[in-house]
Amino acid sequence: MEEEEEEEEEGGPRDVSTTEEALLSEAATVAWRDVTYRVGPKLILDGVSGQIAAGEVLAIIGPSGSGKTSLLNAIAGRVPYEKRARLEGTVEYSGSYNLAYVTQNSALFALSTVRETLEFVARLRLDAVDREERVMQVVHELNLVECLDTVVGGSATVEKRGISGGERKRTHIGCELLHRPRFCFLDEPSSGLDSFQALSLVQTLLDLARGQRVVIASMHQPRSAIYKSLDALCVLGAGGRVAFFGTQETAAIHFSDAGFAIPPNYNPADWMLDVVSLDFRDPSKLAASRAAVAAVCDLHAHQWVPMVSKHKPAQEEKKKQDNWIAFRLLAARCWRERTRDKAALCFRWSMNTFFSFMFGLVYFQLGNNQTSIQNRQGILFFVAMNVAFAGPIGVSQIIPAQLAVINAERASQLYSEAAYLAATFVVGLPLECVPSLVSSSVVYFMVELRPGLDHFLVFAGLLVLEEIVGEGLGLCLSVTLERPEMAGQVAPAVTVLFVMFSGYFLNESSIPVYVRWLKYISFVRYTFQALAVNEFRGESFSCGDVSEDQSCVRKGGLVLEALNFDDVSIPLNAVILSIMVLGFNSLALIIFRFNAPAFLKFTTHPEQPSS
Ligand SMILES: Nc1ncnc2c1ncn2[C@@H]1O[C@H](COP(=O)(O)OP(=O)(O)OP(=O)(O)O)[C@@H](O)[C@H]1O
Repeated sequence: MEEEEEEEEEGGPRDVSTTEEALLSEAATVAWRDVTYRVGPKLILDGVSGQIAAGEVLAIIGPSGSGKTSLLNAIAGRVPYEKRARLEGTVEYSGSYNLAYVTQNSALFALSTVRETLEFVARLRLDAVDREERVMQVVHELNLVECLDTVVGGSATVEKRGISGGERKRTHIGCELLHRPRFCFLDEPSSGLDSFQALSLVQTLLDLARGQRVVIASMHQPRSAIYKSLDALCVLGAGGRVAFFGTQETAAIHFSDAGFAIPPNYNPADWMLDVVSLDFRDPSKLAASRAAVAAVCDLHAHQWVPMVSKHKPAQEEKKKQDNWIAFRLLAARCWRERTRDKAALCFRWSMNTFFSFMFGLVYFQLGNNQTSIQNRQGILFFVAMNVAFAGPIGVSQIIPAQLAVINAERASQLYSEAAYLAATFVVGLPLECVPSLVSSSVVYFMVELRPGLDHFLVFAGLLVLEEIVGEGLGLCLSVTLERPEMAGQVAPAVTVLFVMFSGYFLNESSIPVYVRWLKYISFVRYTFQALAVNEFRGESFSCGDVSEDQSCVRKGGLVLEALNFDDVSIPLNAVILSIMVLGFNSLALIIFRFNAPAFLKFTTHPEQPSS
C-alpha cells in the first residue's frame, strides 16, 4: 500500500526497459584532448589525450603522484575549484550522459546499514517500478548479500565497528551504480581490497562495461590477472605526461620500441610503472629515470594520432529533484544517524537532567521573600543561558561530521540544499527541545517559580523558542565550519557573545555604542527579558526577611524597572525570537549554497578553436 502511494507520488511507473534500451542504443564515447592542468606553477597534467567507447574498461595506471586522480577528475568534470588552478583542453561526451563518480575514500553514513544506504540513494534516483529489484541486483553484483543488514560503521566521530573496508568500498560503488550510469569513473576502486576482492571487482566493472557502458578506473598497481583482463590502458608517466595509451598488445610493442621491452614472466604493469617512475635515490639514477620517462612519453607523443572529433557538445542528464521526497528521506536518515548513537544521546540527556537537578537543589523552594527576588533573577538567567548553549553545541557539529558524504551527494545533485537543511532542522527539534523542556520543568517545580499554569506554559514556551533559535544558530555554524573540532570550540564562544548581551551582566545603558547592536541579535536577551516579565510583572513579595532600616521591594514591577525591562512585552519578544528562527535558517541556507562544491571549468588552448 505504502509502495503504491509512493509510485503515485513519484509520477507513476515508467517502462524502464524501453528507456534503458533507448539510452543504450546511442553509442557512448568520451574523448579528451590536450588536457593540461596546473595549480600555481605546478604542472600536474601535461597535454593528455585519449578516448574510450562503451563496452570497454580503461585503466589509468601510473606511479603515485603522476596525476591519475587529476586526469579522472578532469574527464569527469570534478576537478575541485581553486583560484590558482587552470584546466585547459577539451573533453567531449557523446549524446546526453549520466555519470557515476566513485571517489577514493568511501565516505558513508556510519549508523545506516548497507541496505538503508543503498535504498536511500535508490529512492532518490530511481523510479519506484524497479527500485527493489535494482537494489538487489547491485547487492548481488557487488557481493554485498552477507553484510546487507550490518551498519557501515567506522567514522571519525562515531566509534562503531561495522562492515569491512572492502565491503564499504563496494557499498560506495553500489550507490553510484544504482542509476545505471552510462559513464563510470572510479578512483582507485581496488585500493584496500585483497587481491581476490580486487579481481572480482574488476570483473564487475567488465560486466558493467559489456552492458554498453564506459568505465574508466585509476589503479595503483594492478596484479597480473587484473592487468590481463583490462581492455585499454592509459599509462601516465612522472610529470603528468602520457607514456602509453592503447591495448595490452600494443603496450608491449610500445615499451619494446622505446627500449624497455617487458621481460618474460614479469607483471607488465609492474614493469611499466618501474619505467615511468623517477628514481630519486641519487642524481645519476634520477637523470637516467628522467631520460627513460622522456623516451617513452616522447615516443607516445610522436605516434599518437588524435582522432577526428565527431562529437556534438553534450549535456549531463539531470534528474528532476522532488524536494518533498528528498526531505522525507533525508529526515529519516538524519533521525537514524542521530538516534542510533545511543551512547552520545544518553550522555547528553543525562548531563542535562543532572544539571537541572543541580539548579533545582541550589535554588530549592525559593519562597516569596526579598532574598528570593535576586535568586529568581539568577535561576531565570541560568536556565536561559543553559538552553542557549544546548542548540548551537548540539547542532553545529552535525554537518562538519557528515561533510565528505554530503559534498559527494551534492556533487551528484542527489537533493537540494534546502531539503537537506530542512530535514536536519526538523529532526533536531524533538531531539533538542524535549530534553530542554524536561529539564526546565524540573527546575520550575523544584525551585517553585511563579505559581500558575499560565506562567509555567509561558516559561516553557519561551525556552522551547529559545532552543529553536539556538538550533538555527547551530545550523549557521554547522554550514560554515569544516571540521567537528572547530565547531566544538566555536559554538560555545559565539554563544557566550550572545549571553554577554543578555542584559543580566551588563546594564544596557553602559554598553559601548559600537557593539550596542549586538544586544539586538542576542536571543538570550529576548528570552531572559520575557522570562523575567513572566516571573515578576504583577507579582508581590513579602518583606519578612529584611530589617527595618533596609529597603523592601514589594512589587515585581520595581524589579523589572531596576533591570530596565519595564516596557518589555512577552508577545513582542516571542515574535522577535520567531523572526530569528527564520533569519538564522535562511542565513544557513545562503551559506550552505555558497559553500557548495565547485569544479574547475575548461579553458581551451589559445591556438584551439573553442567549438
Ligand atoms: N590542488 C592541488 N594543489 C597542489 N598540488 C596538487 C593538487 N592536486 C594535485 N596535486 C599534485 O599533483 C600531483 C598529482 O596528483 P594526483 O592525486 O592526481 O596523483 P595520483 O597519481 O592520483 O596519485 P596517487 O596514486 O598517490 O593517489 C601530485 O604531486 C599532487 O601533490
